[in-house]
Amino acid sequence: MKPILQNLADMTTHRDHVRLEVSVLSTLQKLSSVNDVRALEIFNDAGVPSLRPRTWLANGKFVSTRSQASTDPRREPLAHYPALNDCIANHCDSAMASLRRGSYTLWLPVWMQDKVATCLEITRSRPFSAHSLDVVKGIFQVYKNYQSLLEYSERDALTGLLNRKTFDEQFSQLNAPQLPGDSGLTPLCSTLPDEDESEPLQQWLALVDIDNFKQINDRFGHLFGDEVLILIANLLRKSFRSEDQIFRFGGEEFVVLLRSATLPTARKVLERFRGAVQDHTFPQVGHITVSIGFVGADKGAPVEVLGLADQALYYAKEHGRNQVHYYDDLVAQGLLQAKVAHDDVELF
Ligand SMILES: Nc1nc2c(ncn2[C@@H]2O[C@H](COP(=O)(O)OP(=O)(O)OP(=O)(O)O)[C@@H](O)[C@H]2O)c(=O)[nH]1
Repeated sequence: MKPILQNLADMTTHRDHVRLEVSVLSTLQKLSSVNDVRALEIFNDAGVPSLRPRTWLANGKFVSTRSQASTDPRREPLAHYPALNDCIANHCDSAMASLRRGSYTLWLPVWMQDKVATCLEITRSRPFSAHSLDVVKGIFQVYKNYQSLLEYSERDALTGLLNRKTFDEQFSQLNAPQLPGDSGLTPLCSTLPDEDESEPLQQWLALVDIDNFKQINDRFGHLFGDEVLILIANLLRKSFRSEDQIFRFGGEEFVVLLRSATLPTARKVLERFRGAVQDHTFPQVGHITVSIGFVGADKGAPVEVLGLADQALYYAKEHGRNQVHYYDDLVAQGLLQAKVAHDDVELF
């Protein structure tokens, strides 16, 4: 039992979801009769509930992929696994099935409120006894508790969006080399269905700032100001895809990282969000607007990319607000200088 306790202790040293996942899988894999362990990602593939392996064992080592679920060639409809499919449909804690002779599989979905995005899969050569189930579920509980603590520390308490600390950590990893063992799967299709195939896909960083927010606080009070922030966060969540990431930067500023989008798509979705805010009626407060500046996320170090997006945002603020501006357009039109000393850029 000692190695398992040691593994449990190791599990809680990780501050990163992928490493935590590898750690729980390697703990489970050490249990007797366990042949295979995987972490599955559960997602919607164009309306079809689907799964794909996210972390798995290959030649004695764990492999993890960061590629997008919707382009992963390993993805499968959830319906291929009827026991797991029923379990998720009925919000159950676990499911079991024998998929082959002499092979017994247990699935443990990780529920976060009423949603499941991850599921652990453990396959044994013998049926799961009551004792082995107790041990597996005990380890799983420690993992889940730790996972929710980690999740909590990554979020802003008011809006539930990812916080600034998480942005700093994740954005610096964006162009960093992949984790050891990361297979970096090549996407099956490199464009989304509605995208122009001649345009390259890339990541975009958008800075979103509520216009004249101080006036809202001053006129209606901080509680209404807070309510506006929560409603804007909800509109942000509704407006972008699940693989995009949305952060509250503090105050009335938000960052959206758009994953794998063409420039026309980035313009379209940001403009659509700006319009959604303009059309929304906020209780008591009425109508408000947002200004947005965006830029390619590969334009340099995080502080530089933020600085460029901030210049485009500042331009929108100075020229009437309620606008979306792309940094490169402003430079091409001679409306912004391409090179500004970084010390001169006012960053939040
Ligand atoms: N209610 C509420 N207000 C906040 C919070 N964080 C920051 N603020 C307020 O947000 C306001 C930001 O005001 P400014 O930076 O002057 O910007 P603005 O009024 O939006 O003006 P522009 O950005 O130029 O359109 C300040 O009054 C802050 O007190 C918060 O968590 N809740």
